[in-house]
Amino acid sequence: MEKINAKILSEVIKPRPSNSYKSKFGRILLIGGNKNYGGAVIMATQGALNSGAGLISVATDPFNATALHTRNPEAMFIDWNDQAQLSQMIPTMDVVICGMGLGSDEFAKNILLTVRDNITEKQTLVLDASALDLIGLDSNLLPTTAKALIFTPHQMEWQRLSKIKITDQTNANNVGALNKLVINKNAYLVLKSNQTKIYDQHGHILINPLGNPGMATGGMGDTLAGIIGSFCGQFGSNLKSISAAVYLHSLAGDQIYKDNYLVRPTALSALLPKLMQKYCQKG
Ligand SMILES: NC(=O)C1=CN([C@@H]2O[C@H](COP(=O)(O)OP(=O)(O)OC[C@H]3O[C@@H](n4cnc5c(N)ncnc54)[C@H](OP(=O)(O)O)[C@@H]3O)[C@@H](O)[C@H]2O)[C@@H](O)CC1
Ligand SMILES: Nc1ncnc2c1ncn2[C@@H]1O[C@H](COP(=O)(O)OP(=O)(O)O)[C@@H](O)[C@H]1O
Ligand SMILES: [Mg+2]
Repeated sequence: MEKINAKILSEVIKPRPSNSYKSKFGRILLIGGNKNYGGAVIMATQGALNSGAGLISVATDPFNATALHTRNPEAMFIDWNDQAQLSQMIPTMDVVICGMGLGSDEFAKNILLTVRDNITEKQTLVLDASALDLIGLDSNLLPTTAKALIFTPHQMEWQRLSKIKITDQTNANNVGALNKLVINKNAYLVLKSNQTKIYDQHGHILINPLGNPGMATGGMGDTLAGIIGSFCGQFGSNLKSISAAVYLHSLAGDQIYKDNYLVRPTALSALLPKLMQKYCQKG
């Protein structure tokens, strides 16, 4: 097991060539936010946007459209009731991030089915929050065709999905469960806690030494899901990009925590562009 350090940021975050344009940095689709949990998908959008995603679309309940655009006018809105539009869009994306505030009702299940049935081997899929719980209840909802699959549970979500009790979530058990969940695929597990670990299917494990209790605030994981998707869209869907995203998220959290009792997810997102410029590989 390897401890992540700041070097990973300069290895992963690349300076942008002068002839860059937006679609070079990932077409990202976020799916989530029912009437009660709109904030979850908005915070994930902020994480993705502030960590450099080139083009962002958000499929959510129309109830959230005004709030989404008030906070992030850069993002495009899709009414998630329009399943035909959603089905059409998914295969045109680089990354789909699904689950933040999705909820657990029949409608949420149908959204996940639409994702499962339209994702292709060209998209990276990040699954968070409610999406993980729904798959835990019905494994048929798990998409099998994605280019890469990234699971981002907290410990209880991982318990529900893997059926491994929190006290039994050892490295060996977690790698075993990841391989049982997804066979012969490019799958990753980001198991979030005060010491988040990132696993691949081959038993490589990275541990994040940063982070703080000020980050125990609703929306902190939603923000991370956005950053992970954004990094995959820009820097590739692999263990290193995912781990750099986890590290950057905690680095920003630690910077705020130095002189603040708590870390608001929205404040963390606001710090990301400066930190990325500071650590980006120069020359
Ligand atoms: N602003 C918004 O719209 C927001 C909306 N959100 C949306 O809400 C939905 C539900 O997601 P959720 O994470 O809030 O609830 P759930 O999955 O039931 O987990 C809590 C249970 O797990 C337990 N637990 C044990 N270990 C743990 C650990 N390390 N980290 C965390 N929990 C741990 C914990 O233990 P206990 O409190 O009982 O001690 C409790 O029993 C989902 O769609 C999400 O996206 C949120 O993103 C917040 C902002
Ligand atoms: N005590 C802590 N130390 C370090 N990181 C923490 C701590 N508490 C929470 N975090 C981080 O905050 C995030 C919480 O994720 P999650 O529980 O999914 O939040 P939410 O669903 O409310 O957005 C994870 O990235 C986790 O590592
Ligand atoms: Mg969460």
